[in-house]
Amino acid sequence: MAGRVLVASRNAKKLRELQRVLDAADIAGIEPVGLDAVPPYPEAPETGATFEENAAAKARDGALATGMACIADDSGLEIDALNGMPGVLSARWSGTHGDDGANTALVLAQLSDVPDERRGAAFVSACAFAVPDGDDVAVTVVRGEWRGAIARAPRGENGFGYDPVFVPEAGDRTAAELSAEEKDAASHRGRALTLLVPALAAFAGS
Ligand SMILES: O=P(O)(O)OP(=O)(O)OP(=O)(O)OC[C@H]1O[C@@H](n2cnc3c(O)ncnc32)[C@H](O)[C@@H]1O
Ligand SMILES: [Mg+2]
Repeated sequence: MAGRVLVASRNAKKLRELQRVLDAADIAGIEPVGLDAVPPYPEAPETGATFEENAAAKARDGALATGMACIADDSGLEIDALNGMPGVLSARWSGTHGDDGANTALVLAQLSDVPDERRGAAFVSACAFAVPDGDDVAVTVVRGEWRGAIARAPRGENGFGYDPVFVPEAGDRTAAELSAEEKDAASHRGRALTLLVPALAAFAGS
């Protein structure tokens, strides 16, 4: 039975991006709703080794607790010169969850001696879609990536997280200097959600 789909993120700016891309995809029969529209439920800590594991766990928790279909994103920044870190630790890299300024400053400090040609990085988003199925939940997980490089200093006011220090390939502007539409068209999250559209459309048509 299609209808309301829970979008399970506690990050207001990420949630806005997820809603924006879902709205743009305009999948008939799907109405995204946020966590504030449902009673609180226990959420497992994000301790998985991969984005995919964490995204699937978040979506599964939401679907099991509410009986609604549920979308979740787990995402982060993989920096080549840091062997793929901060990775799944991106939200709390500086020690304080969600402190974007401190997380970004720490990454810049860690790369202070790294020359331009070795500042490559990728944003990664795993998006999971969980649909209740009897006592169980069927989960689809997809992954989107966005290659770029880490700037020497933050620039731009848009976006969130590490956007001010991430320069997507094929451009000079940071992700925080892109418009919302430009970011969605190229971003890891935009790509991942595009890969989820068939599963969402199948659900909407069911
Ligand atoms: O788990 P939820 O509740 O969705 O919110 P969160 O902020 O904790 O989200 P994650 O666990 O997926 O951690 C992702 C972190 O990676 C960074 N990040 C992810 N996507 C990003 C983007 O598009 N631009 C900039 N930084 C991003 C940012 O620091 C996020 O806090
Ligand atoms: Mg999180």
